[in-house]
Formats: sequence, C-alpha cells, structure tokens
Amino acid sequence: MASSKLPVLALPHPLILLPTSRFTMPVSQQIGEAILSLIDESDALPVLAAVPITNPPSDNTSPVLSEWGTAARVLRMVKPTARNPRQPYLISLHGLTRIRLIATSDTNSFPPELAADLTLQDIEYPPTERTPSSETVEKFKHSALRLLDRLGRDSTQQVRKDSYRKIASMLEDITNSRAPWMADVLVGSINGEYSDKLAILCTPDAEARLKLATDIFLKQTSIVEVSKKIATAVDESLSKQQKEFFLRQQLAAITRELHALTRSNSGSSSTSNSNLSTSAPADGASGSELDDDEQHEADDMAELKRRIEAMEPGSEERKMGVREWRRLKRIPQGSVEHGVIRSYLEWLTAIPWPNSTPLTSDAQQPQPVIRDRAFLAAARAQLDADHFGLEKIKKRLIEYLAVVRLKEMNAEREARAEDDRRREQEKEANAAANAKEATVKKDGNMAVVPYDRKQQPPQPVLPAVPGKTGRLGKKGVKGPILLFVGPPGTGKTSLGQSVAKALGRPFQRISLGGVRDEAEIRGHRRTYVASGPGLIVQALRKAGRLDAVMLLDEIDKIGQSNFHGDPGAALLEVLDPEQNHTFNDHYINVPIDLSQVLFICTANSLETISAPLLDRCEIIQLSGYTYDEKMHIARRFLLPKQLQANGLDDSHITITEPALLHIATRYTREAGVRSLERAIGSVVRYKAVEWAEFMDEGGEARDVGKDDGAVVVAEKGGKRAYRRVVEEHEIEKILGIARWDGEERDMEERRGVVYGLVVMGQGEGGILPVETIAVPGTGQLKLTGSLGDVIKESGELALSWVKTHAYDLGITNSRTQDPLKVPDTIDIHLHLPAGAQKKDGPSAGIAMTCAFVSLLTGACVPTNIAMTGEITLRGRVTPVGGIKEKVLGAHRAQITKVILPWANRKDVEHDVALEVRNEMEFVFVRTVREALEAAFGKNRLGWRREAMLLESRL
Ligand SMILES: Nc1ncnc2c1ncn2[C@@H]1O[C@H](COP(=O)(O)OP(=O)(O)OP(=O)(O)O)[C@@H](O)[C@H]1O
Repeated sequence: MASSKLPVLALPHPLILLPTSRFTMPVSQQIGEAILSLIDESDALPVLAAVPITNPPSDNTSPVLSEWGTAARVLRMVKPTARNPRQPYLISLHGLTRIRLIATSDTNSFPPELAADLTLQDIEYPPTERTPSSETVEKFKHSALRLLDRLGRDSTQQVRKDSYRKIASMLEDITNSRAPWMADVLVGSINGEYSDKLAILCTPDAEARLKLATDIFLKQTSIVEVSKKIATAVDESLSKQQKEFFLRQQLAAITRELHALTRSNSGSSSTSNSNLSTSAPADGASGSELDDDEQHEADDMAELKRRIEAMEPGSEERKMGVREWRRLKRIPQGSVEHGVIRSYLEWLTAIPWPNSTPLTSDAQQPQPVIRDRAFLAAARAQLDADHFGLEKIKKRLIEYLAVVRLKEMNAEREARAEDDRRREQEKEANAAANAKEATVKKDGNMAVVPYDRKQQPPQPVLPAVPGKTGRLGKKGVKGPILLFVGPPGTGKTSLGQSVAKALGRPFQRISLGGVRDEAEIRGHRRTYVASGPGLIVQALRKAGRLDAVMLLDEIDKIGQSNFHGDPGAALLEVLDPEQNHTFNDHYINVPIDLSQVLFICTANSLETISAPLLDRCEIIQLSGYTYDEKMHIARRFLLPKQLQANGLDDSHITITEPALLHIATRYTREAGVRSLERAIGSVVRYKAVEWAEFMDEGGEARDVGKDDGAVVVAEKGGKRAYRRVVEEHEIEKILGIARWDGEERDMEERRGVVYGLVVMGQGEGGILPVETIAVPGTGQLKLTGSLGDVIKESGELALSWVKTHAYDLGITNSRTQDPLKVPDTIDIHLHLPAGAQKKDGPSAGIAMTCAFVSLLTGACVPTNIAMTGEITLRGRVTPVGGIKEKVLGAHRAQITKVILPWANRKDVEHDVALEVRNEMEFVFVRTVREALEAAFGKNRLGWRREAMLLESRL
C-alpha cells in the first residue's frame, strides 16, 4: 500500500464524503484559516483527508474518527466578508479516492485533537482494486436498476425522472471493472442511511463493496415500495372518508327536506284549523338561515354539482363545468383560488344553457302563449293597455310579433319532424335487430345477440319547453332587431316591456349609457382580480331563459373606442345574427347561444350610433307627444299609475282638465311625459298627505256635494273639508311657482328677431329665437351662441343673399352699395340664445335671412310664426330633417304658422298628427323670396318691380 501524509479534516457526524461525491460544508474559523494558508502555500488545489466522525456529538464523549476516509480536493473556499463577519467559512470538497489513517499507537484510535485541527497524519492508499466477478456485478446491476426504476416512477419532477433514466442507461453499459466506482456514485447519490454509507466507505475491496451495495439497493427498494403502499393506503382511506362525508351530507339534506315537507303539511292543516299560520317549527329547531353553515355549504355544493350534471352531455359548458368542478375538489376550501373557482361555477351553472335538463318543473315555466290562436289579438290588447296612441308603432310591433311567432312555430315544427324522423329510424333499426335475432335462434345457435351493443336504446323525446328549444330547434327564430329612437319619456322602454309581456317572455333591461369598457359587455378575463361576467350574461342569469327579451337601453350613449376596447364592437357581435349563436363572454369562456334572445334597442338620437350598429337594426321613430296626447296619457295612464303607487284611487283625487293642462304647459316642457308623470306624482302625494291627516282626525269618507267634490269631516270646533278635486288655481300652491311662467316666445314683435325651429340633443323639437342687432363697426358679421361651422356658414350665406338683394328689397339705393356700409357703417351681431348649448346644422338658413331682412328693412315678423329650411346662394330653399319633432315643438310653443321647405310636405303629411295639422297653418316654400313673403306678409316688403321680373326669369 502506498503511504503519504495528508492534513486531516474531520467531518462532523453524520456527514460522509464518498469517493466521486462532492459537497460544501461550513468549517470553523481556525480550520478555515488553516486551509487558506494551505491554499497560499501550494500551487495546485490542496488535497485533504476528509474523515468522518462516527459518533454523534455529545458532552462527555470525545469524537471518534473513522479509520477510513476520502482524499478530497478543496474546490472552493468562501471567507466571511468584512460586512458580514458572522458568516461561516464554507469549503467545497470533491472526493477522489479512499484512504486509511495509519494509527500512531497500538490502540488503533486517533487523538481527539485530530478532529479539531488540520493535523498532518500518515495515511495509506488501498491497493488497486481487483475486478469483481461477473456474477456479483450482474446482481449489483439488477438491484441498482430496480431501485432506479422505482425511484423514477415515484418521482413527481420530470428533471429527476430524466436523471434516474440517464443513470440507468449508463449502468447497463458499464464494464465489470468500473462497477465498484459506480457503486460509490450510486450510494453517494441515493438518500440512504448513514451506517450504509459508512460501511461502503470502509470497504476497500471491490467484490465485497459491490455485494454490500447490492444489499443496500435491495433494502432501499423495499423501503420505497412500502412507503408508496402506505401513502396509497392513506389516500384511499382519505377518499373513503370524503365519500362518507358526502353521503352523510346528502342524507342530512334528504332528512331536512322530509322535515320541511312534514312541517308544511302539518302547517297547512293547522292553518285550516286555526289561524296560526306562523307557528314555531315543530321540532323546536332554530329557523335562522345563519345557523348550520357547514350544512348550507354542503347543500350549495350539492346544488352546484346537480346543475353541472343537468347540462347537456358532451357540450362545451358541461366539459368546462366538470373540469372546474374537479379543480375545485382538489383545492383546499378557504383558499382564494377555491373562492374564485366556486364563483365561476356559480355563474356558469346559472346560465340557462340549451338542452340542459330543466331544474324546475314544467309547471313553473310560463305558458308558451305564442302558440295560442288569439296571440296577436292578445298582443294588440296588451300594447293598447300599456300605451296611448303610437298607432304606427303598434302596427309595426304587431307585424314584428307575427313574424316572431311564425318563425318560432316553423322552428318547432321542424324540430318535431326531426324527432319523428329519428324515431322512425330507431324503429327500423330495432326491427332489423329483432329480425337478426330471430334468424340466429332459428339456426339453433342459442347465443343471445339481441341488438348491436353500440346502438343506444331509443331515447324518450321530451316535450318542447319554452326557452329550451335547444341547439337544433332554434333556426330562424330571430326577428329583426328593433331600434326605438326618440326623445326621453316617449315610451321606448315601456314598449319593450309590453313586447315581452305579449310574448310571455322574461324582460331584461340593460342600460348602456356610459359604458366605456368593452369588458362591461363581454366580462373580464378570469385572470383579473375580482373579474366577473359582462352585462349580457348577467341579464341572461336574471332572465333564466335563453329566449328573453333584452332591451339595450340608450345605445347612443355607449362609449367610443378607447384603450379599454370598443364597447360598440362588442355590441355588434351580440346583435349580429351570424355571430351571436357563439357569443363569447371573456369570463365564462364558453360560447353562449344568444340567437334566441330578442334584442330591442333604444336611443335618443341616431347621430352617435356607429353605422355598422345602425345597419343591424330596424329603426322605429318615436316623436314627442302633443298636449292633447299628453292629456290623454296623463288621464288614462299616468294618474292611475301614480294613484296606485301612493295607495289611493280615483275616489280620492280628481284633477280637472284645466289643472292638468296647466301642469303640462307651465311645469313641463318636454317631448315625452316623464316630467309630467313626476309632477302628477307630486300632486297625488300632496293630496295623499291631506287625506291621511283628514282620516287621522277622525274624518269620514262622505260626499257632501257632487259639484265641489268635497268630503266633510265633523270637528269639535266646526267643520273641516277634504277637497277631492284639484283645480288650476291650486297647482301653484302644490307644485310651487311654475317653471315656464310665461310664453316660450315673446308676444311682441321685434325688429331683427324671428323664430327658427330646432331639434335639441335629446331629440326634442322646439323653437329658437334668431336675434340680430346692428352695432357700430366695419361692416362685419359677428355670430355667437356656441355655433358650429355649418351654422356659421349658413349665417354668412344668408347675409350674402340679403346683400345681393338689398337694392331689390329697397334697403339700398343702388346695386353696388353695401347695406352694412351705407348710410352708416355697421356690424351685424347675430345671436342664438342658450349660449351654453352647442348648435349646428344648415336648417336655420331661412330664419337668419328673415332676421337680417327684418333688421335692415325695419319690418317685423309676427311672433306666431316659426320657420326652418336650408338656403342656397341662389336663394332656393332645400329640405331639412326632424320635421315632426320641430312641428310638435312649435305646437307646444303655441306657434300657429310654420314655414317649411316645399320638399318637406310629405313629412308633415305622414308624420304630423291630424289634430296638430288642423290647428296650424303650414306654408311650404321653394325660394327665399316666398319664405320672406310668408314671414312678413304679402306686399309688406317694398320689392322693386324690376327685381320681381328678374327673379321670375331665373
Ligand atoms: N304612449 C304612452 N302611453 C302611456 N304611457 C306612456 C306613453 N309613453 C310614455 N309613457 C309612460 O312614460 C313613462 C316614461 O316612459 P319610458 O321610460 O318608456 O321612456 P323612454 O322613452 O324609455 O325614455 P328614455 O329615453 O329616457 O329611456 C313610463 O311610465 C311610460 O309608461
């Protein structure tokens, strides 16, 4: 044996460094410094004898060094830094070969100071190893491969699996002489026992070491196998426990249901016997829903599971539900992730998926009124019962409902025919199978082959359930998408409600006003904190049916495209019949079929609605109401509604016709009836308080005179009456001073002022004074009142026309004179009041021309006249939009004569109610000159004769 001297590094128990292994360990400062000086002294990396201490550290025994150790190279040394002096010295070692310490005395043990210092010690290297026998190597390989295979299979990390596989393939190819080296490698790397490792270190003989390693591997394999078995057994017992837990929960739920049933039975019988309807529970259990949390939790989970099971087998939603349910089961309750998945599943299962087994009994489903023969008549009656007037709109809605009905019935017929066909096919298949069976029996072969096993037995065909027509039967059920456009309070939303009532379907209103984020419509992805589904899914959940009527309210107020996405584009997908059968809500992440939903949209104006969105809708225009219509609506709908809402009836309050008109004209100025309804509500509440006080004072409801409608109460000191009738003069006392206390227009004619007609932002029509004055200046035109470019150009155009015709109109004395410079140099200032409101459009052309002519000639336009129309430079009057709203607005403002472009005659004819037409004079004009004549009166402007001739030749 070759001998030498090496400094001894004692490895504290239970560290062992086998040849070929590497590790890093902390050392004391003393040893650390000694190693550092060794490094400084030698040129190469220093080599030490790493010898394990075989006994665990304790107070009274001194460390015992093993006889065998490993010559190890110091690969790295880490010294504590000045900033962190308490950090230990770290040393990395690489085991090279076995060594044996040569004992200095006969006792064969080593002095304890060897363990404390790097003392130089005599060592010897064992002789070159003999090649072990093939038989021993084979056994070794076999046991090692078995262990590696077991470890690889049990490991959950792919990296480990791969490394076990690699070592195994190395082992298979290894030569007999390298086998002892491999034994060191393997024993060093498995997570074995200390004593085994020490034994391997202390066995220099190759044959003996291989045998020892074989025993160690066999032992290790059985340890791993046994641990695995124990783990599986524990798992199984756990899942058994879970199963038992669920069964117990179910049992508890059944018992509770039975209890509830018996209680309700006994409750109903006790109610019929006595009047005690709210008796305490018979079993004395507390009825609080806050009790028994665990029970409720289990019930909720069972309900969730039931709903997933009710989904159509094989459908996307069911797959998703099952996947998430499994995840939910794996995740510990109370964790954040558990809550997230749970709420997702609650949303997913709350959607009324097609073809899923109905959870409620059919009796709870509303009856499918659409199949009734009297459906259309009933729908008409419903619309009439809810709304006054609106004849054209009701007619269109009836057409719409008729189409929806026809399509739905066709779809049902198709679905039924499909079912019949399927039944027929199944019957044929069964008959063929029976015939085959009969033939087999006749041939004497008794093997029973009744029918092909793959063939499913015939499924019962379920009756059609409303809203559950499913993926097959839904084709073509869609009608067009209606878009109600009109000023606020004209009944757009309530018409939608009536349509839903007529169809017997649930109604859901989705307000889109101010929706800026696409996610509000489509939902947030689940990766977001506190994510949730969008408005459409929320509405579907509330409706509980796939064929709900959804009113998309105020689509003109939806936000434009921004960094939160484009909500309008999301709506396009919802409304497009080609796409909406696979609507994708980002949160739900399963395609939802919206093709059966009837969408109705509402808007106040069409201007802000994107063209593609408009393209998908059929526009139905609602204009404002006349005072006459408002009176009818108030009497027939608003007043009864308010009386009911305030707990009164018509025997308590009568509002006289003049009082109602006074409310409508002086307290509201709107196209719709919302403010009117509010004002009537205030009057009703005022009277409700009076009535309550009257009753509190011991009043008796008794008519004492039909004429004044008073009801009298006897009091000690005399008599006090409650007056049922509300008269015009009382309105101010009830509602306060009128908001519009006076005419919308001045009664007095003024030079330079005429009335134009406008449609305001909310779609309401009205009159707008065009005011002009002459101010000292330089012949300029000044325009104010938040005017847009188009209306400004229109003003300049009007002034140019007036300047061109100033001589003909007798304003100037020669054609070359500028009326703004002769006789005095002036500026004209034109203003359109309500300066804060933006105004634009060309329709004020003739009003501005008339205002300039009035200013420059001094002639005035009567205040009962209002006008609208665009002008051209040549003096032609061209048509404008919004005629119905403008005329109604003029009517409300008590204008009696309206000047309109000739081309707008059809609009008046078609759109304006007859009673309004009868009350107003309409003058349709083709030229500015005709407009001036209609406004100022025939021959009131001093036209020069030549001008007339010239004009007539044009
Ligand atoms: N023709 C009508 N007959 C009876 N009641 C009506 C009529 N028009 C409107 N109403 C009533 O006026 C009230 C306001 O109507 P609704 O809410 O439908 O207005 P809207 O047009 O949707 O307004 P917005 O554009 O502000 O949403 C409702 O109580 C409605 O019943």
